[in-house]
Amino acid sequence: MILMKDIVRDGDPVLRQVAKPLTFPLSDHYKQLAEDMMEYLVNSQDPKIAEKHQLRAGVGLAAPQVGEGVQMAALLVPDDKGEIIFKEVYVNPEIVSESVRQACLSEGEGCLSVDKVINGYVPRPDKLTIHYYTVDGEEKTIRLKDYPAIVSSHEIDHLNGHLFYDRINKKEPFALKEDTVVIS
Ligand SMILES: O=CN(O)CCNC(=O)c1cccc(Cl)c1Cl
Ligand code: NI
Repeated sequence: MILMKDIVRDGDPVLRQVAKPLTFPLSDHYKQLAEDMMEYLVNSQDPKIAEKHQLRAGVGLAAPQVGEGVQMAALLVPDDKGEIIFKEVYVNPEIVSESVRQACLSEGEGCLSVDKVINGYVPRPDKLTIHYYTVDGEEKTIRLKDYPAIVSSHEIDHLNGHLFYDRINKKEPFALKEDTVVIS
């Protein structure tokens, strides 16, 4: 199982590289990696398991965060009642279109690879169209909005060498364009 000791922290070059696309069929190594990443998210959202193994909670995890510079990310997004509203592993995801309108989380963002708390709004597209492959090589194109779109953007950023604080306005961390959707 993936533990916090396996999470690569800011400063490691792998977090600032463009991750390599995967080819199909996926090797057993990358099929196992997908399972392990999703298992981390499930474990980290279970209070007992998270406490036992001192896991920081995550709603997404990108392969570079465990030192694997490949285009793969797992997402496990719950609603405010803890019901899972989005569960997927993206392989070679691409944002094919995005809304001009921006959205951000009212609480800001955190990242397992960034040990410090960095306050500020993280403006992201409110709506995204994502083209990706499943672990089994099935091609998909989906449209997302709100929280699942925010998390998808955070993870796809990881695959392109970006971290959430890159998007925070340095001068005015809580400044927003006036039509930005603030998600609580
Ligand atoms: O890349 C994934 N992580 O670093 C896992 C820890 N962070 C989160 O789960 C998280 C927290 C807040 C907002 C977003 Cl969008 C995300 Cl993704
Ligand atoms: Ni992150």
